[in-house]
Amino acid sequence: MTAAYTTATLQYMKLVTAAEMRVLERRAVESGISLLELMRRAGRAVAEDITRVFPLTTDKSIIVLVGPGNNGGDGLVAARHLKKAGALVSVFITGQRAADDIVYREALAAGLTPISISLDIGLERLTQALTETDFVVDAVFGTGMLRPIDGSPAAVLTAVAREKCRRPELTIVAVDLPSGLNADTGAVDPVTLKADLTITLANPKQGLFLFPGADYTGSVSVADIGIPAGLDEDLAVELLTDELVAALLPWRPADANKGAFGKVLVVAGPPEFCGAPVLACQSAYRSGAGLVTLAQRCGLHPVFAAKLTEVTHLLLPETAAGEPAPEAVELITERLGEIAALVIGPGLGKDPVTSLFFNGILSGLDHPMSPDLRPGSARLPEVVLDADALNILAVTPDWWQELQPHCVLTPHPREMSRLTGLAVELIQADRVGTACRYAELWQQIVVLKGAHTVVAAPDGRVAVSPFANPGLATAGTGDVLAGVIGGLLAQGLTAFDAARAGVYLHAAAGESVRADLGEAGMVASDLLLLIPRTIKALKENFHAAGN
Ligand SMILES: NC(=O)C1=CN([C@@H]2O[C@H](COP(=O)(O)OP(=O)(O)OC[C@H]3O[C@@H](n4cnc5c(N)ncnc54)[C@H](O)[C@@H]3O)[C@@H](O)[C@H]2O)[C@@H](O)CC1
Ligand SMILES: [K+]
Repeated sequence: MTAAYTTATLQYMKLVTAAEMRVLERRAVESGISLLELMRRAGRAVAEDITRVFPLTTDKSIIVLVGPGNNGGDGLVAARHLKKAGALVSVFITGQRAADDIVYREALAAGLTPISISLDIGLERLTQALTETDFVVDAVFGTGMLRPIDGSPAAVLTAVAREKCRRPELTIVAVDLPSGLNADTGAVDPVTLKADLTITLANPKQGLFLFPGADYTGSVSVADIGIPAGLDEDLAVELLTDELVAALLPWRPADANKGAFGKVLVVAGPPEFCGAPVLACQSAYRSGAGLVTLAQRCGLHPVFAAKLTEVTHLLLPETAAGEPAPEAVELITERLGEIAALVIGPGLGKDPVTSLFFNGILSGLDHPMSPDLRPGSARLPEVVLDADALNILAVTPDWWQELQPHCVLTPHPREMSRLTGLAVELIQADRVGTACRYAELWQQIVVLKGAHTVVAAPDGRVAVSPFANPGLATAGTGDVLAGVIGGLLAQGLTAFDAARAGVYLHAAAGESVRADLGEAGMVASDLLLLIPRTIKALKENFHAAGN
C-alpha cells in the first residue's frame, strides 16, 4: 500500500528527522511539559485515532506490542485507553523496560497484564493470541531504533507478519513509525511490518515520505501531542497540506476580468508531440489563468484550433521542413513583454533547430514587461521549464548562469540525472538533499517529480508532497503539472508558491481520479476538471485564502 494522506488531521507542519524530533522534544520540555506528560498525550492520541478510524466494539481484540523505549511507553498508555474504550486488549512486551516505569505501573493498575516475550512461552502465547486478534498496535521501536532488529523483537514482528499473510484482514497500526523504519532515510529493516495506519506523533518523520519506507506506512495521520506551536519554525522541510495550499491560492475579486488573472504563453513543438502543449494549455486555464496563448508552427494550427477552444494562437513561421523559422523567436520575444508566465518544454522536441529556437527564446527573456499586465510586481515573465526544455539545458554547459533566476524547473528523476550528471539511484536515495543542493547552485526552483514530489527553493526552503500515486505514472501528467504551475504564476504567485501549490493541486486531483477510477488506466486529461474542483474544495474548507 502506498502512503496516503488523511487530510482531516494534517495541518501546516514540518517534516522532521529523528534528531530534529529530539530537539523539539527538548524545547517542549524547556517550555514546561514533562516527558511523561508528552508520552501520556501520545498514547491517548494514538488510542483516540484508532477508535476514530476503526470504531471499536467490545468484541474487538487488540494486541499492543511494546518495546523497551518511549515508543513502547506510548503503546502502554494507548493500551490503557483502548481498554477503557471497551476493547479486549493484550499487551506483549519485548525488551527490558526501566524499573521506574510509571506508564507500566499505570497499565497494571488499569487491569492490564503484560506478557514478556523474552521467554519462549511468551512468544507461543503471542502466536496463539494473534490468530484471534483484530488489531495489532506496533509500539516496538520509534525514532530511537539504533541497529538491525534481531532477537525477541524480530521474532515478535515476524510472527505478526506471518499472521497478516494468513489473515490479510488483520489491521496493523504503527505508533510514530513502523518499527524498523529509519525516520531519516526511509530505509526499512527486513522485519518491519507494513502498517495499515501509521499514527505519527507531533511532527511527521521524513522517512515516512521516502521509499522504501513510504510503502510501509499505510495511511499516515499526525497526532497532536500538545507541543507548543512555533517550536519547529526554524526547521527547513515542510509537508504540503490542504491548509497551507489553501492559503497560497489566489484570491479572485468579484468584479475581476480576465486580465486580472494573467496571461500564459505555452510554446508547442513538432507534430509528433502535439498532445503535450494541449494539456499544458488546458491545465493553465483549469488552474485559473485568465488567458492562455499557444505559440505553434503555423502548419499545426488546424490541429490545435480543433483541440483548443479557449486558447488564442500565436502562429509561428516555419521552414519548408516544418521547423520553426528564425523569425519565430522574434515573434515570441515580442510577446514576452505581455505575458505573465511562459511554459516551455512540454512537447517541445530537442532536435538542433528546436534547441536553437529554445535558446533564442531564453535570450529574449530579459525583455521588461509593463507592470499592469500581470498581478505581481516582477518585470519579467515567470518561467516554467519542463521536459525537453530540461533536456536541452542538460547538454548546455553552465546553462544556469545564462538563465534568469527563479524559473520553475520540473524534472523527473531521469531528467534530474541528465541535468546534474548524478545517477538516478543517487538522486532517489536523497531526494530532498539533491533538490535543495541544486536549487541553491542553480538559483532556480527545483520540482523533483515522482512519488512525494519535492519542491526546493534557492534560499533553502523545501516542501514535500504527501501524495504517492502510481496512477500518475502515465504520459502527459507532467504536462498538466507544468500548465498548472504556469497558470498559478500568471495569477501572481511567487515561483516557490506556484510550484508548491501546483504540485499539491495536481497530486490531489490525482487522488480524486484514483478514488474514482483506480490506479490503472487514468489518463492525464482526467486530471483537468479535477483541478478546479480541488481548488474549490480547498477554498470551501479553509477560509485562509480570503475567499
Ligand atoms: N519526541 C517526542 O517528543 C516524543 C516521543 N515519544 C516516543 O518516543 C519514541 C522515541 O523513544 P526512544 O528514544 O526511547 O526510542 P525507541 O522507543 O524507538 O527505542 C529505544 C529503545 O530501544 C532500544 N533499541 C533500539 N534499537 C534496537 C534494536 N534494533 N534492537 C533492540 N533494542 C533496540 C534502545 O536501546 C532503547 O532502549 C518516539 O518514536 C515516540 O514514539 C513520545 O513518547 C512522546 C514525545
Ligand atoms: K513503532
